[in-house]
Parts: sequence; C-alpha cells; structure tokens
Amino acid sequence: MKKVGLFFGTFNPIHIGHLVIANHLVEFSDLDEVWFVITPQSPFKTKQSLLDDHHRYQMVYEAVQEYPKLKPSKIEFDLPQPNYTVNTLVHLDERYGEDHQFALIMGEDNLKSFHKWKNYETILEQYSLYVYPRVSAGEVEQQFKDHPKVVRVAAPIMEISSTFIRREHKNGKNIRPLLPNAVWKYMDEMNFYR
Ligand SMILES: Nc1ncnc2c1ncn2[C@@H]1O[C@H](COP(=O)(O)OP(=O)(O)OP(=O)(O)O)[C@@H](O)[C@H]1O
Ligand SMILES: O=C(O)c1ccc[n+]([C@@H]2O[C@H](COP(=O)([O-])O)[C@@H](O)[C@H]2O)c1
Repeated sequence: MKKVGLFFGTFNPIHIGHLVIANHLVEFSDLDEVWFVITPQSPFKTKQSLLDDHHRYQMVYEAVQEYPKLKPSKIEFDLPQPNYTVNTLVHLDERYGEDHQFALIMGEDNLKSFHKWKNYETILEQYSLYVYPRVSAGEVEQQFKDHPKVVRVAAPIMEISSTFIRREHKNGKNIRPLLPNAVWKYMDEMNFYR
C-alpha cells in the first residue's frame, strides 16, 4: 500500500514554497509520494487572473521533473466546478484506492478555516491531515487541536505567495529565485502574468 499525500491548490504558478513543503513531507514523514492536485476552481477563490488549467498543470509538471516522489495530478480537470475536495477524494479512491492510501496536506492557515469546507467531518473520518506551520491570523478550532487524524509536521516556513509573484512580475521586479528554474523559463517564454 503506497501512502500518498495530496497537496491541493490552484498553483498559479507553483513556487518554491510549495516545493519545499512537498519535498519535506516525502523526506521526513511516512508519506511515500506527494501529488499536487491542480484545482480548476477553488470553492473560496474568484477566477481572477487564473491561467488555463493546462498551463498550471504544465508548470507543476516542469517543477517536479527531478523529484521522482512528487507527481502532478489532473484528477479534478473533468470534475464539476467549483472543486470540492470531498468529491475529488471519492474519485481518487475509486481509481487508485486498491493500492493507495490517501492523506491531505494543508497549512495551519487552511486548518483554521477547515470547518467551512464541504463535509469536513466526513473527510476527517476517512483521511489524515498532515498540517505544516504557516504564519496567519486566527486560531485553530478546539475540535482539531488534539484530533487523532491531525498530524503535525515541522516543515520550514516560507512566506511566499503566487499572488505576490504575479503582481511583482507584472511590476517588472525580478522574482526569479522564488520559482523553480523550469517554471520561470516556461512562464517567461509564454509571457504569463505580464
Ligand atoms: N509559501 C507557502 N508555504 C506553504 N504553503 C503555501 C505557501 N503558499 C501557498 N501555500 C499553500 O499551498 C496550497 C496551494 O497554494 P495555492 O496555489 O492555492 O495558493 P497561493 O500560493 O497562496 O496562491 P495565491 O496567492 O494565488 O492565492 C494552499 O493550501 C496554500 O495555502
Ligand atoms: O472542499 C472544500 O470545501 C474546499 C474549500 C476550500 C479549499 N479547498 C481546497 O483547498 C485548496 C487550497 O485552497 P486555497 O483557497 O487556499 O487555494 C483548493 O485548491 C481546494 O482544492 C476545498
């Protein structure tokens, strides 16, 4: 049975913050692989300046080329939008459940709003949440604090966001160190976020 951590996101674009977290989890937890699930439409986000799904997928693909334990996933591309994670998990289990055990990866910021996710109780009954630290306002709800399914992982804190990268690239700043090299090249050649 392969243990796979699912890292959900819009990845518009994927940056080194995402990569550091994913790599930390495959190297320092019991997860065998991490799959980046590129979400066409996140339930809590508007579609503003969102690149086409396939371009976001391609950038993740380029970013993980030299990391055999990290994989991009298109599973949500053909599912109804907005993409509720609980639905995606059903599809993943149908397709891979026989020899894969799935868990979710999220930052502490997302754990703080996890009670707003569709059917979060069902998710927590069936899957573990691997939670890494993140600088953010607010409190983790009591119900999640000592929950047996919430696994704390001491990954490094990297406060970078895709929003910052898109904005400052547009402003003509050099944001190149924040992106894997191949992602920078793809983004630059395609003239994204100009
Ligand atoms: N620097 C970071 N360190 C750790 N986790 C991050 C970091 N940036 C984003 N994440 C988390 O990774 C997941 C996927 O990121 P996503 O692309 O959706 O967000 P983002 O980088 O914050 O993008 P945007 O700025 O466009 O909202 C989300 O759960 C998000 O909270
Ligand atoms: O299922 C839900 O209700 C739900 C609500 C908010 C977010 N999510 C998932 O969490 C991922 C990260 O969310 P965000 O808004 O921080 O980019 C997003 O890509 C979705 O897959 C899922």
